[in-house]
Amino acid sequence: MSEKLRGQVIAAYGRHYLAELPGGEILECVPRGKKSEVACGDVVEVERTGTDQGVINGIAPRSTLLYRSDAYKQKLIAANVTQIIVVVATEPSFNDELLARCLLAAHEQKLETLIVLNKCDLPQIAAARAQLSPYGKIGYKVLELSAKKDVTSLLPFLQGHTSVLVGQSGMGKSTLVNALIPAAHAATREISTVLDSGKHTTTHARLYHLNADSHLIDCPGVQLFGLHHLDFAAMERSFPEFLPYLGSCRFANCSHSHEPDCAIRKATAEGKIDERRLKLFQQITAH
Ligand SMILES: Nc1nc2c(ncn2[C@@H]2O[C@H](COP(=O)(O)OP(=O)(O)OP(=O)(O)O)[C@@H](O)[C@H]2O)c(=O)[nH]1
Ligand SMILES: [Zn+2]
Repeated sequence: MSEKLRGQVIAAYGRHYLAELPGGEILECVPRGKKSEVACGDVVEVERTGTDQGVINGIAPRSTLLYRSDAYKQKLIAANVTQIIVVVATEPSFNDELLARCLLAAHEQKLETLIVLNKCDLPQIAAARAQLSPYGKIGYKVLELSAKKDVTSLLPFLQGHTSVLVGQSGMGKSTLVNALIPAAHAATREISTVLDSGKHTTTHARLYHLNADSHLIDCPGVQLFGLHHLDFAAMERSFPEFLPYLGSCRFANCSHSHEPDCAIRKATAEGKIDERRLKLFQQITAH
């Protein structure tokens, strides 16, 4: 008779997953059925089918689910996380629309949010700081660091959280993870052995245990962050600086782009809302 177990998904490689059992044993699993809806961080019911293999029969209810979406499909990023850490860098310059989109997705799932500005050892820091200044003003935590030099300032923010690190490619996310988890390299090797190295080249996400209460999910760099699952009202409410003005526009269905007597545009003209943030809102809600 096959053994029924409960585990946590610590790696997602396409249709393959690694599920960690309470004792630390790792099984390579595939979900039963065609559709793969499992995310890194999921708690799953596993049925052992071999020494180090299993089948995922079910997913426990998730406390949170971070995902992106377009009109056709959803792309799961991480399940059961409590915090999102968006990594941006001084160089190459970062895409602030992508940052705003990550924050919107996080807000919808009520996640704690931290923005990390990496590569602060580089001279381009002034421009990046200026680009991020509106975020600090509206209450986002922004932490400046240099992943190559020292990451200890990040540790207190990680304690007690399951954090997911997201960012564009090239922002230094891998460098950050390797510095945070000296064992990350070793773990990657070990897992590659489990997965019969070479077969699974696309890593979708990995979960690392920092300590008993703190965990970190690293996922590949993103360039696009579709928010098809968020409606206009949800987006408005996720721009925290808009909140005092919502409901004050002349038209109840104001798009805050061209309508007369728009309270959001008025507040922007008065310097109470950052112009670039309004522009981002207009861009994101336009399609
Ligand atoms: N100067 C400086 N360079 C850094 C720092 N952190 C990372 N880098 C460099 O930035 C480049 C990108 O770093 P990665 O860690 O590979 O970036 P990534 O975001 O993981 O990128 P992908 O693997 O493409 O998703 C590398 O050349 C790193 O050496 C830093 O704190 N300072
Ligand atoms: Zn308006």
